[in-house]
Amino acid sequence: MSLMSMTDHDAKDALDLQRCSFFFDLDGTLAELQPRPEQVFIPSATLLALARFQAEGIPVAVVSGRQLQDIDRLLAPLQLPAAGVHGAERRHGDGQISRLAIDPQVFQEIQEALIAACRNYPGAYLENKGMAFALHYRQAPDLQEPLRALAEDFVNRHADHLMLQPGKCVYELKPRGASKGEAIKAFMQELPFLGRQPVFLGDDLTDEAGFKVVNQCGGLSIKIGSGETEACQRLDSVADVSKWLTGLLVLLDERPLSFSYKK
Ligand SMILES: O=P(O)(O)OC[C@H]1O[C@H](O[C@H]2O[C@H](CO)[C@@H](O)[C@H](O)[C@H]2O)[C@H](O)[C@@H](O)[C@@H]1O
Repeated sequence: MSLMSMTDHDAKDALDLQRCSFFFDLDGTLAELQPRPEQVFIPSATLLALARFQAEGIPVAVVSGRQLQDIDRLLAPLQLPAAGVHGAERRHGDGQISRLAIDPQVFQEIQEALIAACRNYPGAYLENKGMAFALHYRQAPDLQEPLRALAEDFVNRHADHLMLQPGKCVYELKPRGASKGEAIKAFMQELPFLGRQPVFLGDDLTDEAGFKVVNQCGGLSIKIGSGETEACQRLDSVADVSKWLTGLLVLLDERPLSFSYKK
């Protein structure tokens, strides 16, 4: 782990944009955390930078715990390759979507049981992602321990289908096999990501699997904020991510023009 802090100048000096592909976590990286998931937004400077990357043919993907439809809503009108639900669903570079196979009946039963169990915890917020569930306690910190116990109980009883994914003020029940590391690895085997140096920015425990994969590929892993991490570099905040991206755009603008005017 490196505690080195990186300025936008250092970052752009270190990267050859024409050889990189970029992977971004969403909450806590592209967007500030908010009291509730539906209050989140991505700053316009960040959206503009991502759109510019896409327009320049620099591969960019979002790798999030959110569902693809939610990622698309937050980036609209931009639509990027993306992994949702911690890698359980993925829109590839060619637009095709693949999902981990789940048993809808099992998930329906789990959903009904979770809704019933959450009635005992009025301050908790149950986010239903169809193939995964998030038990949020940001509005009720006292519920951390009871919700951890509840999540562990469900995961233990449905170990063939679910895995526990702790996060920031949340315990998530994600489909077994869902991993941001596996999602990034899969992107790296496909165009337009194939053969490029991966760069991954993330802030939370779910991102650590991605950092490991990116490190193994000789890429650049960047942790946002404090805390133990496998990432090799660090930025302090979501605002710094936005500034870092804007700094990279300067590199694009400095690139020599590849065409000439007719005389
Ligand atoms: O992988 P990410 O893109 O970072 O998504 C992780 C989870 O983010 C959301 O929850 C977190 O952000 C909320 C809004 O800022 C916050 O209120 C909550 O406490 C955080 O845990 C989202 O709701 C989850 O579905 C994502 O898995």
